[in-house]
Amino acid sequence: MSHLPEFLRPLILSGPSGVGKSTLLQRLFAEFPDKFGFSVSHTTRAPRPGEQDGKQYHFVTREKFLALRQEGAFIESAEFSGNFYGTSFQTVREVQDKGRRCILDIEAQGVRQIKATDLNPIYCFISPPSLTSLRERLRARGTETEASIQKRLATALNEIQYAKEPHVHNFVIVNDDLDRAYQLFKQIALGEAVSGDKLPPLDD
Ligand SMILES: Nc1ncnc2c1ncn2[C@@H]1O[C@H](COP(=O)(O)OP(=O)(O)OP(=O)(O)O)[C@@H](O)[C@H]1O
Repeated sequence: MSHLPEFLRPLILSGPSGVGKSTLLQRLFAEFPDKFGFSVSHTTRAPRPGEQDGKQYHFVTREKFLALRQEGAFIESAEFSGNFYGTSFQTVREVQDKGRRCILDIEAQGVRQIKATDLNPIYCFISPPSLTSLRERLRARGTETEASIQKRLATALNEIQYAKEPHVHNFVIVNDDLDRAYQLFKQIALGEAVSGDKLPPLDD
């Protein structure tokens, strides 16, 4: 997988919950419906109403998941609230076989695991302008309880700590103004030569 044309190298998007990853991705997929593909993860959690196998997730049993993991099928995997989640090499290949660039939304632990593989992606970190703005966005989204917001903020600190280590990410995008952040994200996704933003101090 390491000799792909630059545009087909997978693009790993990471950043704290609520920073705007889904918002940026939705815009990109809407503007370029044929250029990009999102990797469909495997999970052992039960499908929610309306979810289809192979679309939002590949839904598998615990036994099947563990067997796949044993075989080395996953680029990265993790357990959250009692369920396993993983990204398989196969799903990334399926996107690439269609001539599309595969975009993966991965949390910090997964990024560490991917660094140990030969996937050879581009790493892009989406940063909030400040921790205060991240807290406000999570509240304004209205999808989380206060306890869940606190949990996400604690995890956000880990994401940010990791992003501060040298050479973890190829690009940083500060999602301050959404239109500005999207323009930069689009250029990076299209493989254009840009330098990206600087990581803010994020110590507020
Ligand atoms: N630049 C911005 N300025 C203000 N609000 C924004 C900006 N970008 C995104 N938002 C809003 O912030 C909230 C969180 O965004 P989004 O759901 O895309 O985050 P996420 O990183 O995908 O989170 P998760 O990892 O939890 O899915 C949404 O309500 C979104 O509309």
